[in-house]
Amino acid sequence: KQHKFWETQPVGQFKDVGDVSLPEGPIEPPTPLSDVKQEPYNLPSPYEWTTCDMESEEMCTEVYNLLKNNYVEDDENMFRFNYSKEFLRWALHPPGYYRSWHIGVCAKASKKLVAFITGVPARIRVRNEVVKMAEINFLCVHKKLRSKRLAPVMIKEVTRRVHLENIWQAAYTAGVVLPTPITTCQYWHRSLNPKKLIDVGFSRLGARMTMSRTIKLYKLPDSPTTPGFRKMEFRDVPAVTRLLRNYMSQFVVAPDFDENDVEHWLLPNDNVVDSYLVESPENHEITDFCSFYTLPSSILGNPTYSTLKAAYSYYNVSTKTPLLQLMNDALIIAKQKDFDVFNALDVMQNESFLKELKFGPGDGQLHYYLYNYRVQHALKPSELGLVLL
Ligand SMILES: CCCCCCCCCCCCCC(=O)CSCCNC(=O)CCNC(=O)[C@H](O)C(C)(C)COP(=O)(O)OP(=O)(O)OC[C@H]1O[C@@H](n2cnc3c(N)ncnc32)[C@H](O)[C@@H]1OP(=O)(O)O
Ligand SMILES: CCOC(=O)c1cnc2ccc(OC)cc2c1SCCC#N
Repeated sequence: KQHKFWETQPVGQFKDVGDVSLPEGPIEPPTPLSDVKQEPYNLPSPYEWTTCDMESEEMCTEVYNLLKNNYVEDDENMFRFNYSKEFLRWALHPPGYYRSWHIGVCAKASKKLVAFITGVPARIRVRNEVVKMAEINFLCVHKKLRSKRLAPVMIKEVTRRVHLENIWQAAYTAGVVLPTPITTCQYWHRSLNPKKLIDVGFSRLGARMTMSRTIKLYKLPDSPTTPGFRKMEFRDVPAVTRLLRNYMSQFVVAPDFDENDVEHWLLPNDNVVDSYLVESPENHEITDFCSFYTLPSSILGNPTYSTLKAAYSYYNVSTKTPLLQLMNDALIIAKQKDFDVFNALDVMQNESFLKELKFGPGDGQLHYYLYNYRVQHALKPSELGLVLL
């Protein structure tokens, strides 16, 4: 397969896979800032760049609608991600964010937003190196402007703006295979509302199974079972940061979260992210943590249902409570909050609970990528400690 754009980029190339003479680490050295292209890349004449201020209700709504109508769909076009406006503001405003990395493309005539790409700064550890990176996400070209090679221009432009901030690496995921994944993960789904998932055609009644038998199969207790299980609060940030940093050190690639990052990414935020912890009733020590984010999807072409309410496993830490029990409590909370499905990737130690908690494997894969950073051998999903939104 010819990758006319990606073959020009400092990423692991397919031809280099297995070449042990190539060292792990940056592929190209940083450029002197004076040599970084000062002006934006050229767009086709009907279009112009715009910087999207997500704090502006009007601009945030434009971005929301572009993604709602043109962002990622599954292979059977059953679902399309429908990130909420509050989710987008959360995802794009972490500590130290750059507004200039929230890049839109507008049609000059209509002023309509027709494309979008974003970056946010993150410190990512790869083995023992903590690297300043940009996490790239929300790449979207309007359906009517596809296959015009707009994406490479947008990628080059966000790269240029990241370089201007003296950052030379990036992390991103995609459902498509590009040069070259550092690992490939599988989605798993745990039905919470099996009747709805069957009605929309995602799930099918098992052989010799009735609907009532299926509902009973996925039934969960009304409340969490672990003593000391409670919602995370601001006062827990230092303890959760310690717990998380310790636990994440076991993975080859993981975010290097400090207290400011934990406060932003993991404090409960209505309809965006939920986080719970276990505070030991004896000595009030915080021993475990679990979290999931809210990402609804539009259900395409279904007369009865318009939206799928999906929870996505985020960061979980188990030191005293078995991970199986901790995640079962997360499922119970998600069901209480009326989610239809709880999704998880087979990253970190997730494989240890997926089958036992009645997750089923999805047919979609998620490939993880680093830009301008070579990883010697592809990782196993269980070596990956990074969840991108
Ligand atoms: C140091 C800082 C560095 C920062 C930058 C790091 C890198 C960040 C990279 C971005 C990370 C984003 C992560 C992210 O957002 C999460 S993955 C979600 C991507 N978005 C969607 O799937 C939404 C629906 N699809 C679309 O909007 C379009 O199909 C898109 C815009 C995807 C492509 O628009 P199009 O009209 O369909 O296609 P052309 O314009 O004609 O361009 C074709 C070229 O684009 C390559 N392509 C296709 N899909 C891609 C994808 N998902 N990543 C990267 N490259 C992708 C493709 O291989 C080909 O190149 P090749 O000829 O070499 O094969
Ligand atoms: C019911 C299980 O499937 C999903 O939750 C779902 C929802 N919306 C999507 C939108 C775009 C999409 O494009 C790949 C997939 C989905 C999926 S399956 C993969 C995500 C997970 N877990």
